[in-house]
Amino acid sequence: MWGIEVNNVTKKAILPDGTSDLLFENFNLRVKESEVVGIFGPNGCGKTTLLNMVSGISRPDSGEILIFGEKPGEKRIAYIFQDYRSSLFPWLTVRDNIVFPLSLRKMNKRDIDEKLNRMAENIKISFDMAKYPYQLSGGQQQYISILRGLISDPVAMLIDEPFSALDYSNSLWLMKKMSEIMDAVKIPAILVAHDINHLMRLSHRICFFSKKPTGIIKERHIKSDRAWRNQYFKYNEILEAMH
Ligand SMILES: Nc1ncnc2c1ncn2[C@@H]1O[C@H](COP(=O)(O)OP(=O)(O)OP(=O)(O)O)[C@@H](O)[C@H]1O
Repeated sequence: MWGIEVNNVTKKAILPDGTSDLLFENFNLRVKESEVVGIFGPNGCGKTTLLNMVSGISRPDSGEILIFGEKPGEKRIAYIFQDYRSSLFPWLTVRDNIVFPLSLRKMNKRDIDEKLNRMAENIKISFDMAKYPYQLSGGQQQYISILRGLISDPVAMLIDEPFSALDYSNSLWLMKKMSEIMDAVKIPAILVAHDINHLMRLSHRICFFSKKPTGIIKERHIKSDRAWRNQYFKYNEILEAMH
């Protein structure tokens, strides 16, 4: 079974002047059960719109989207946005930000602690969770918003330009942590980024999108391209040491 299926989707955007803009026409994308698919495409081609449809925030005009065979909204999905600053609560500690979705569901403290401990067994959290977001770097704050998305055991993950508000050094740090997360959680993910290096490092496959109406013009399977990856890691070891 596919983790994420986008089948024959057509979607128009309605513009403020009342006209419409055809974004997708009979568009197809399938993501395997623990595959990370990176998306690279021109501005305004509909990458965010696609993630919104997969998450269930918006609906296609026609066609079908399935998450492990079910409609969006029936399965829990983590959706990470680019602006970590407006997605974290400044008055809550790191811990309370991460477990916020569980508190919303009125889970008791013991169960919350157990869930957090279980997540920490898989994903190493290398900073003090009693701190507040402003005490951490931008990369660490974005990392917290990812952990918050994962605390509810989502079956799939959507990540929209997680690096775009970060400087180079923070991006490198986050890229390394995200790589660890992706290896640990093994759920289907769609990652949108404007830097091909980020996609190369984190994706199993990259889909290159065309201009509107948007289609996939090229695909590249990354994990099999070992030579490129090894060279890339070497280069980044030096840069990471500067962080
Ligand atoms: N706030 C808005 N008002 C009007 N039209 C919008 C708005 N946001 C998006 N659109 C329409 O939807 C299209 C797709 O936007 P979307 O944000 O999905 O693209 P994107 O590929 O994620 O862009 P970017 O690379 O700039 O983030 C735009 O080209 C535009 O036609």
